[in-house]
Amino acid sequence: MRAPVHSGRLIGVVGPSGVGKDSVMQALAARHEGVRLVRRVITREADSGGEDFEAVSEEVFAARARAGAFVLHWRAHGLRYGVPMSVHEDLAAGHLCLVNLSRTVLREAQAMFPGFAVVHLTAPVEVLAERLAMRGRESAEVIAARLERAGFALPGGLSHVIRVENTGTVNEAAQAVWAQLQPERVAR
Ligand SMILES: Nc1ncnc2c1ncn2[C@@H]1O[C@H](COP(=O)(O)OP(=O)(O)O)[C@@H](O)[C@H]1O
Ligand SMILES: O=P(O)(O)OC[C@H]1O[C@H](OP(=O)(O)OP(=O)(O)O)[C@H](O)[C@@H]1O
Repeated sequence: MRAPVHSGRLIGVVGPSGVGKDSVMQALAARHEGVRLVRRVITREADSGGEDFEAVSEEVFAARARAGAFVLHWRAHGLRYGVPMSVHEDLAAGHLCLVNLSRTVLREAQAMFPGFAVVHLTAPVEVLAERLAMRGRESAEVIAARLERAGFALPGGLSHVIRVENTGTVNEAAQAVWAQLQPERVAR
């Protein structure tokens, strides 16, 4: 399917669990007008805390996926995640849309969204373990399983990758991301 024409830009934020994807995305949206956070649809309990997402059952998710309600969807950590079609409206309105993605869907996203860029956040695994324990959303067993995925590399063939280490403050990481996005935005 041909993607609609947009004046905005989609940015996929990736990196291991606990690296600070949601925190950095929130900092960027709070500081910069025109930045929108994509609200994902997830088969996770509604009161899990963390990001703002739409909680749905497995059945509802499967029905929506069949009906073509998602631009991208994937499975990870025993959950299903979907990016709703409404992202096209925000892009058409000219917004810079940030979405927390799986590393497994980046090539698909790049093929679908002109100007797509990847923000890859990194941190040493000891830092990830500490942050996940502090976040307190997952059990020790689930945290261990998430840390197993921490070493996964990005796929090849991505045109724009901005890599930032999130080991200082959240605001420092957000600033580093923004600084690297600016020249690319101007150049487009
Ligand atoms: N730069 C940072 N310094 C200290 N704590 C951080 C930093 N970035 C994120 N955190 C904390 O680490 C935990 C995981 O962050 P989160 O944004 O949920 O990561 P992700 O979405 O990548 O799993 C949260 O408790 C968050 O407050
Ligand atoms: O394939 P990967 O690149 O390893 O990513 C797997 C999943 O991890 C993240 O989920 P989620 O936001 O639920 O978890 P997190 O906040 O702990 O990273 C990310 O959004 C993907 O859905």
